[in-house]
Amino acid sequence: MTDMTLSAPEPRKRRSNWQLLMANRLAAAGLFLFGFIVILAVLAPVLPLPDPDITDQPNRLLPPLADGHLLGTDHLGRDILSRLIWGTQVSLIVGISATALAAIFGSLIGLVAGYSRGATDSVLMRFVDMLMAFPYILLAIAIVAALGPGLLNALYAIAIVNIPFFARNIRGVTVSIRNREFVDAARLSGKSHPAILFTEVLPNVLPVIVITMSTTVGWMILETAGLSFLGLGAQPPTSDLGSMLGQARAQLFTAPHASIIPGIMIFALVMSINLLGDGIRDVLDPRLRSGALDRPMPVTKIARRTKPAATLEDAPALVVDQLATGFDDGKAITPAVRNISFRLGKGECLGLIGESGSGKSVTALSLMGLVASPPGVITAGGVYVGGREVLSLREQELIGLRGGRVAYVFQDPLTTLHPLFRVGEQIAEAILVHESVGKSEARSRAIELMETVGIRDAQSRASAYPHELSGGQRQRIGIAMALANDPDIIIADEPTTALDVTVQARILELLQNLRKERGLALLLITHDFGVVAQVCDRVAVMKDGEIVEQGETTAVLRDPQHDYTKRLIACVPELGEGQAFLDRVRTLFQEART
Ligand SMILES: Nc1ncnc2c1ncn2[C@@H]1O[C@H](COP(=O)(O)OP(=O)(O)OP(=O)(O)O)[C@@H](O)[C@H]1O
Repeated sequence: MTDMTLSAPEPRKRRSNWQLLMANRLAAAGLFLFGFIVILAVLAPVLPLPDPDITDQPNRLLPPLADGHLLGTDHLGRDILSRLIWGTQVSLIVGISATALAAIFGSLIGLVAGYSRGATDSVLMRFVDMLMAFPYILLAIAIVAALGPGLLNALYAIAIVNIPFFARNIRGVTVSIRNREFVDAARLSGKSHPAILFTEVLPNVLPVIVITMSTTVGWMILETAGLSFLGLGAQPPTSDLGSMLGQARAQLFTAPHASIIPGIMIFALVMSINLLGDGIRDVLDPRLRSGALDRPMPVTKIARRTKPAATLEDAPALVVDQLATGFDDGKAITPAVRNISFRLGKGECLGLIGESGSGKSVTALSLMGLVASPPGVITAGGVYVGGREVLSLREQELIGLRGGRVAYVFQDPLTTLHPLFRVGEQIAEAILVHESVGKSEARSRAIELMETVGIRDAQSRASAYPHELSGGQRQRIGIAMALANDPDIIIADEPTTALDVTVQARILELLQNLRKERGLALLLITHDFGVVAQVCDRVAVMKDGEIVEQGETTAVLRDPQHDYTKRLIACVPELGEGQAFLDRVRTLFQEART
């Protein structure tokens, strides 16, 4: 585990996109190389270069460093350096123009198809599929053959064969955006379809277009060079890098420099653009920037400025001390929860309550280093299980505690249970991860656990797949898995939110009974004070990432100190209250606003 206690950093300063790009060494190298090549190409008219088209037969195929010809001459005695710089200019103009054309038409097709769906989508996409069904270089050759050889026609051909790439990408993004609430809201406000497409959808799709362009322009330069190499692109006297290569291939063995030099330039140009393109994509894509698409670390990254004491004397089952967790978006660590402290004894239930986004789940996941990292970072505090600070443990030790001494029950078991394995197998696997028992013993213990959590006919239900069970049964399976290794602490994150009230009552009762029978310490996360009142001995109220009030449930219910706690309590209706409940909530919220 990476506890960087000693070198714990100051919160990082926000870095601009430019600084992020420069921090990526490969992208920076790509940018400098590409910039250098572009400057050379742009300055071609003012550089002291000989005319690239003037032939000089007596001086043909001079090697590099020959007098007056730094890179030598070609088979017609033309200066290679001059032709290289002018040729690079042509290749860049054609490659970038083809990219722009493909991006404009491909994105337009993608936007219209993704937004309109139905017949328009089918027709446009089948046309795109047809283009994609041909090997692209053959298609490009066929298009140039039909239009006639020439640089402009090569440009059109390359643009056309790349249209499907943009169209498919942009259609996919548009489909995912077209049903979002802000688009619905624009529709309801009476905006026309073109207006929605260009003012609501396009701005959200634009970063994808830019990213796709930056990653494809290198390919297009290469493809243009390919057509020119075959004699279908640039026609004499104009030449681009591909045609220089094509003309020099006859002297590949007698004068290799004539082909190697344009070859190196094509390589440098395409590599620099690809490196830069990858860097731009990383900077623009928020998920890549925060590292969310990286392989997650097995334990949340820990960067605490001070290391807490390794042990606590006479500690209850769970002690959380001044815990703080944030999210690193690649620019800075944004705190999500801070100063979180509570204690939880054996057989006790602590309710962690707060509105959505107040930091309940982040707190719960931080306890066992389960916040996905990147981007999660634990920046301060300690977590003591049985008096031992667990965030300082070695990675394998902490992983061993998960599901062993500390178990989790999550909100929606359908997302946490594996859809392709039978539930009995999944409970047995939870046992086998921590104990070396035989498979049949694990299976019979799994069935016992299913009986413990009140699943009728456990023997046959063990062979069911998760989708064959009801929501309540699935949650019982989740609880059975949590109990598999006889834990000391169960952290239940909104275990009944996805269930109807009757099933919710039964699951809460089950948790209560298990707690009493097994002496479990239960941390129950919820946003419902009714649940807290029913189940918890003590309650901690969270707001904006901090615990604002904590105490015995009855005392907090009787005399809430914090306004926010009062509002939470007021939101619990009592049977028969009717209009009085609504009036009470309204008054409290008006008070809060003033
Ligand atoms: N991957 C993430 N990247 C950045 N911020 C995050 C991430 N996950 C959570 N957060 C932020 O952390 C804060 C706390 O979120 P958390 O999920 O703990 O809330 P919660 O109280 O459990 O809400 P809910 O009841 O809706 O589950 C929120 O502001 C959320 O935006």
